[in-house]
Amino acid sequence: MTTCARIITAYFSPTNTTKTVCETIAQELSRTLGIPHESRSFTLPGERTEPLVFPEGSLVILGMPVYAGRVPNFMLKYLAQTEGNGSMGLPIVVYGNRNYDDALIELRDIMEKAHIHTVAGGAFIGEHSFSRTLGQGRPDSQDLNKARSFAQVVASTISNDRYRTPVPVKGNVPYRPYMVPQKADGSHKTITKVFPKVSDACTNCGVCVSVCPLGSIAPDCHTYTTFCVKCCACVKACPVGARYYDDETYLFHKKDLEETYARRAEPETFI
Ligand SMILES: Cc1cc2nc3c(=O)[nH]c(=O)nc-3n(C[C@H](O)[C@H](O)[C@H](O)COP(=O)(O)O)c2cc1C
Repeated sequence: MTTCARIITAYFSPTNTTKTVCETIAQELSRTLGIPHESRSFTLPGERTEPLVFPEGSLVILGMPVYAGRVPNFMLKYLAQTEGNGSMGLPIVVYGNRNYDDALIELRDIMEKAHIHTVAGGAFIGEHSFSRTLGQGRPDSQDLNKARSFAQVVASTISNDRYRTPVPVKGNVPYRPYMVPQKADGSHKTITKVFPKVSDACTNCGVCVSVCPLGSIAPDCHTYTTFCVKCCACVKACPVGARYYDDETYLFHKKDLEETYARRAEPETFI
């Protein structure tokens, strides 16, 4: 019978949906297996000064949002330094009701390279970063119940040594290229150089500065020191709704996603 000493959840989660899913899975696993659980965010720059290192005997839940159908590319260098010391692990991706494409298999492979033996994985749904209507309010109670049921099956699979590793998950290898937004005329255009605008409603409270995962917003709340990944943490956290995107390609892409992917996607889990 396999035993784990502790559960460690580590996540990158600018708008907190990945955090909610991972912590729900971890709490249920901790309750079912009767082992302690600790959480570690690596969302903010100050939380990434050291690489992720998990002690031997851990059960690691690694959570990432899906960006452009993949693991966010600006996080790859940091994730590549991870060391799992032969722990077991679950790759968990959270996506905005469109598709997770190759993100789950990519995260699984990152964990395996870090010496984490993946035993189960899942793709869950969170409100889309760009939108307040696409996947609105998700993960909701149905999603979180599915996350708990998944945790119970994982616990029993681990306890009975019935897992396969690396866990087989959905996705293509080689991974498909990052999805590029489409414009109204059907052509594709990247939005890498797009930054949020700030309206006169801004009170310079600094909330946006504190939530930016790139540390990109200067203390004046108006200027930028590096690039913007469009995670929308600042847009969604601004207490007065002062931050917004007005780029034409961004707005068309957002509307297109909201219209095309209005149906309810459901979590998928793999053991
Ligand atoms: C740059 C960017 C690209 C995204 N690409 C996808 C995607 O390909 N498919 C999808 O369904 N959601 C996509 N999303 C939405 C996020 O995956 C989703 O909102 C997720 O719940 C955000 O996680 P967080 O709350 O932990 O930040 C994207 C979000 C951003 C910021």
